[in-house]
Amino acid sequence: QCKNYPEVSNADVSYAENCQDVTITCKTGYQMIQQMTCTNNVWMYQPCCQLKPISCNAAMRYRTIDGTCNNLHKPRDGSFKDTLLRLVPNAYEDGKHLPRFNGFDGYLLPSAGEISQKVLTNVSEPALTPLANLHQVFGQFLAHDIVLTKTLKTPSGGNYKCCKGTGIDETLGLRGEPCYPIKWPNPVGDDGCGNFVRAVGEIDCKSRVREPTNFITAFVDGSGVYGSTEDESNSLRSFVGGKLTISAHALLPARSNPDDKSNCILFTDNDFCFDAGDKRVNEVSGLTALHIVFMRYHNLIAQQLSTMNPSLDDEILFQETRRIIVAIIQKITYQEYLPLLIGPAAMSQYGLTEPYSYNPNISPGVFSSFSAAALRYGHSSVPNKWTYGNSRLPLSELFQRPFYTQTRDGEGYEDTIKGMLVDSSQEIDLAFNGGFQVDLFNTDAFAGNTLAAINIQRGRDFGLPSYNTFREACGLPRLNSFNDGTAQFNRLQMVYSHVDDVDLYIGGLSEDPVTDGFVGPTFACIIGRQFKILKFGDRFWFENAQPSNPSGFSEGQMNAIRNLTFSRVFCVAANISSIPAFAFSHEANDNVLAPCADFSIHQRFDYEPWRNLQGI
Ligand code: HEM
Ligand SMILES: [Ca+2]
Repeated sequence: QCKNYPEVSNADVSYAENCQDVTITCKTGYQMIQQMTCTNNVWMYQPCCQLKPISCNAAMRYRTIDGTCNNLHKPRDGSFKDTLLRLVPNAYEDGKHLPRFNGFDGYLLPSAGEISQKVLTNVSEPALTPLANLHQVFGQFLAHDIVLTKTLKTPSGGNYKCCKGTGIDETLGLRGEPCYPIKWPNPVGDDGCGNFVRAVGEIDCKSRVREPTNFITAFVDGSGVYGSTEDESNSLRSFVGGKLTISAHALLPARSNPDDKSNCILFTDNDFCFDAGDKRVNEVSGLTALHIVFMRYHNLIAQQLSTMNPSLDDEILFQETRRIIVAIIQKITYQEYLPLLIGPAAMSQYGLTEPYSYNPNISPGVFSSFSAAALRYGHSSVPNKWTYGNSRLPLSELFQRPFYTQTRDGEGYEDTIKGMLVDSSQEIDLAFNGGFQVDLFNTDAFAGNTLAAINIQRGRDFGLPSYNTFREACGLPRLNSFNDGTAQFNRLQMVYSHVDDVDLYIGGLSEDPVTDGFVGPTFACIIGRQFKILKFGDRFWFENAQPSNPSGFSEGQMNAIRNLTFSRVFCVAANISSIPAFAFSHEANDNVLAPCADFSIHQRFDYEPWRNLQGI
C-alpha cells in the first residue's frame, strides 16, 4: 500500500506502481515551491504549490474583472481566489486547520445543533424595525459582492454526504476533512446528524495554516453584476453598445447550461434559472430583483452614454458604464446602507467618514470573522412573510424560485420590489424566522440543519476564536460571567459551560444594538473595520482622484454619483410611481414619500459630466 504523502493544496498527486515514486503536479496558474523542513533531525522537502506571481500595468484605466492588480505591491490581494484575512489569530484546535471543538474546560463545545435548538427562538411574524425589508436584501446583495466561500466536493464534483442515513459517518473524518457534520440533540433531519462540509481553503506554504478561499472579488466592485472572472464576465455581455445580455421583458439571462439547476427550483415549464455575476442570484426573490435592478440600470446608462458619445465602441461603453455602476453601488453601500446598520458613532470610530485617501499599505481582503459571523447578522433580519402583490408569502416559498420575479411577463419583479419597500427588516437578535428551518435546507448540501447552526459550525470550521476574543480586539470589555451581558446573553448558559466558549455568531447576536444602529458593538466593529479596508484599500474607489488612480472621476462626475439615491435607481429601473426619498427607511417626516416625477426629491442622474468621452 502506498504511504500517504503530505497533503499538497492545488496539486494533483499520483503514485507510481512501486509506491515509492510520487508525482506532484501543481494546477494551472500555480507553481511548485520546495521547502526544506526538519523532522526528527532529518531534513526533507515539503512540496507546496503557490499561485504564480503576476505583473501589473499601473496605468490601467479600469479595474480588472478578477480584482488583481488593484494593489500594485500585492496584486492578488482582494482578488478572486485570494484567501480570507484574520482580525485576530486563528483558534483552530491544532493551530493549523482543525476546527475549534474543545471548550475552555477541555470538554467538547456544545454542538451547533444544540445551540440552535435551545437558545434561538422562532418567530413567525417580524418584530418591526423602521428599516425597509430592502435594507437586509441589499445586505445580502452586498455580501454576494464581497465574499463567496465554497465547500469541498467529491473528486467527481458531487456533494459529500456526511451523515449517510444512520447518524454521523465516522469514516468521512469527523473533525478533519471533508466532513464536520452537525450533531442534533433531538433527532431532526438525519438521525441527529446535519450534513456539513468544510470550506475550501488554501494551506499557506510557509505557516502550513489553512485559510478559506474567497471565490469572488473582495472589493465592492459590482462583481455580483459582472462576475469575478473574464469568462464569467464575457458570458454576461452582449458585446453590442456596452450592454449586458437580457432575456424577454428585460430580465436577467438564463444560465448557459439549462440543465444546471443548482440552488434553483423550477415551478412551471416556463421558468428558467437566472444567471448573473454571482451564482447565488436565485437564492431568494428579493435578491434576484436587485440583480435585475442593477443589470437594467447598467443597460440604461450604456444607452445614454452611447447617445451622448456616438463614436465610442462596445468595449469602452461597457467599461465606462461598469465604472459608473460600481461607483453607484459604493455610494449606496457607504452613504445609505452602512450608516443605518452600524450607526453614526461606529461610522466615525472606524474611520468611514474621513475624506478619501488611498492607502497602498492596506491589504484589501475579507476577514473570516466578517464572512462567517458579522455579515451573517442578516440571517436574523429576514422576515418570514413577504408582501407580493395582494398576498404575503412565507420565505420558504420564495426561496430559490426565479418564478416569482419572472412570472406575468416580469410583473412579478415589480411586485417583489414594491413588497421590499413596504415590508420591514426584522430585529437583529437571537430570534430567527421559522422559514430558516429544516425544510428550507432539505437539499443534499445542507440536509437536516438550520441556517443558524450552519453559521455557528462555519465559524468553527474557519477556526474563529470565541466571542470574548473579538470583544477584546474591538476594545470592548470581556464578559466574565453570563450575567455580565444582556438578557439574551444570559440565556446562553443553558448550553455553554464557560463564557469564553461562546461562538462569535451567537455572542454577537445577543448584544443590544448600538445607538442609532441595528447591530451590537462587536458586529459594528468587525463590519466597520471590514468596510474601512474595502474603501481605503481600493485604488479604484470612486472618490480616488489622486494620481494612484489613472482613471479618477472628475469632480462633476463624483458629484453626480454622490447625488444619486437608491430611490432614484428604482424610479428608473422599475415601474414605481412613488417612493420615499431614501429607500432603506420607511416613509417618515424626514423621509417623505414622493412621486418619482418630483425631481426636487428624486433628483435625476446628471449625465452631463460624461459628455465628450471621445478620445479615451
Ligand atoms: C433568504 C435569505 C437568505 C438565505 C436563504 C441565505 C442563505 C445562506 C446560505 C445557505 C449560506 C451558506 C452557509 C454556509 O455554508 O456557511 C449563506 C451565507 C452567507 N450569508 Fe446568507 N442567506 C440569506 C440572506 C442573507 C442576508 C440578508 C445577509 C446579509 C445581510 C447574508 C449574508 C451572508 C454571508 C455574509 C454569508 C457568507 C458568505 C460566504 O462567505 O460564502 N445572507 N447564506
Ligand atoms: Ca466584489
